[in-house]
Amino acid sequence: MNKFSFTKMHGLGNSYIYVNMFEETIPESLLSSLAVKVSNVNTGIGADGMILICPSEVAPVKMRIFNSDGSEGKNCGNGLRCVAKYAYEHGMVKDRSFFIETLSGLVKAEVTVENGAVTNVTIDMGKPRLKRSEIPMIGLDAERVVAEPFEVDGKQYEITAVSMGNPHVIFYVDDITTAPVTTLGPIVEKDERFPEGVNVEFVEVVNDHELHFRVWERGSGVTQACGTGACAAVVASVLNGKTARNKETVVHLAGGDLIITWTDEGNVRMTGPAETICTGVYYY
Ligand SMILES: N[C@@H](CCC[C@H](N)C(=O)O)C(=O)O
Repeated sequence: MNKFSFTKMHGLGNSYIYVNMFEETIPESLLSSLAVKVSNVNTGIGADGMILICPSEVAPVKMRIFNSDGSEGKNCGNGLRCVAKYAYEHGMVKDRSFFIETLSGLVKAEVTVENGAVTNVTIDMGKPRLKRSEIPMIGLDAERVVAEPFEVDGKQYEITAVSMGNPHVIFYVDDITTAPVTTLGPIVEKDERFPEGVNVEFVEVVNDHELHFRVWERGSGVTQACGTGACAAVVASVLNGKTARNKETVVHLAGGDLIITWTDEGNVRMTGPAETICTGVYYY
């Protein structure tokens, strides 16, 4: 029987099984099916997916993220904060500020340390990608997808689409408690206008620096939080004139709050917690 050691961590309830690939060897061909297996709450460990902490040629560590359906994502905001915590606490980095490689590029992490443990992490997520082709989305000629009419099953909606290295679509709602997360979410996730699928976010604007947020994640369904999604929601809200640019915005997710700023320089900064749940050995 094969096995690997793991650490289960979460950022605002968005939990993943983290595997240190500096120490473990898992064949590439098994990664997708293992992500499905470990994520299963009945027959596995239970999580929103699996994250690999890998060697990198351009940074101290590289993150790879697999959703609970086995698909590989290119970025994960909550995962980045947990990877930063793991890397710092395991002595993989010495400085409190360091780069992490993702499949969508390099990001910079800054950890806050209390009594030797990382409590909070700020990630400079880089610049949002706003061109339709960068989302990617098929549709109108307009270069950006901002407040664009979008029909689903004969019903008219308005969407804004943002890539944070992975695709997001934002729907504004009047009341977050009745947002159609589990009904509209899975339909839009697989809508053919998004050739790579899409993470679907519902946002209620509280004021110019505060949002309520719920998500249907591509490849994982409802999760307690989505870091890249919260960043996309803040960018979308600035583009729609609902929140202010270069101002800290509090995003209230099901699992807690993130503080996000789309700076005048163009980068998106996200601050929030990262926590370790347990460690163990998984047999397969
Ligand atoms: N939970 C994540 C995003 C994970 C990947 C996403 N489901 C995708 O397929 O793009 C986050 O915190 O950003």
